[in-house]
Amino acid sequence: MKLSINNISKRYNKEKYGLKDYTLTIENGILGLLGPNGAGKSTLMKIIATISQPTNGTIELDGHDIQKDPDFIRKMLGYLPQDFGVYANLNAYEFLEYIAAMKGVGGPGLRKRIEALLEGVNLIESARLPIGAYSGGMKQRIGIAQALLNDPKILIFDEPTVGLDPEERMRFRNLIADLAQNSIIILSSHIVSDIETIADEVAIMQSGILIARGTQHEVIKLVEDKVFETLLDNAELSDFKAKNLVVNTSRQKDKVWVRYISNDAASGSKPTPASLEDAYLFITHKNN
Ligand SMILES: Nc1ncnc2c1ncn2[C@@H]1O[C@H](COP(=O)(O)OP(=O)(O)OP(=O)(O)O)[C@@H](O)[C@H]1O
Repeated sequence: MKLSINNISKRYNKEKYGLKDYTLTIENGILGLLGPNGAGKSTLMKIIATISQPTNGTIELDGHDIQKDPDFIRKMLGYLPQDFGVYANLNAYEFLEYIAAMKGVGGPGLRKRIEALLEGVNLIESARLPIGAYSGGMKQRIGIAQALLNDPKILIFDEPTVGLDPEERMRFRNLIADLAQNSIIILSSHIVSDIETIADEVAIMQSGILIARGTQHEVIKLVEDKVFETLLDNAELSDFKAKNLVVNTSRQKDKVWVRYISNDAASGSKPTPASLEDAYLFITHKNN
């Protein structure tokens, strides 16, 4: 499958753009949308999910214009919105049966499918509790389950890992990894570590604009040979920060260890392998 986003803009009001002339082609696999708060990730996801209209541009799924024919994508869509609301009085079975009815999913296999999904998101033991009694992470997981209910070929998860502990994050990764062979999976986050263990490719956006895109390896390459570590006196730190892009520090008695990105290493520094987080900070800083 191929989803082509062609020169999409979303203008919310006179001076506020959610997206500006955004172009991206997405094929099967897991794409991580990374960007700071307000970058336009939710705006893009809502437009792909056809619950918001762009001001300009088109989106095509395998050549079908999804604004002209929204049902074409809706039929194969699973969507977890950022502000996912649940029905507090329903238990997990009742909630998923309700969503299934809304999506037109039914048949004798439905109960089995719901149980398999509840196993998949590790909620089977709490499935008879009202969702109102769930923790934030459990609500997020029931949200993930409802997005998967109709066996979607396009999956859009807006900040799916919010509230998930490392074990649940791994479970989420495993749950979607198999689907990624035959589906387009798009997930967003502003936290690099949430994406880096999950996504095959990343698209970094800022202020409504796509600023980098590629496999994690390709994006990391943008800062290869630019990441260094050094040990400074505490008193030197603020001056050093003013001149360099410092990505991490840690106090060590009277010294401070500093990880930074620069074209030229300060004396006494040693080069260190770059990470996706380094690349993200470098790219978003450069475009600020
Ligand atoms: N309904 C709206 N009316 C006006 N401006 C909006 C509206 N929705 C979003 N925006 C603005 O559009 C920009 C992009 O917002 P969006 O929610 O898409 O970003 P995001 O990357 O998802 O951010 P976050 O990580 O905080 O969820 C922001 O500046 C936001 O304030």
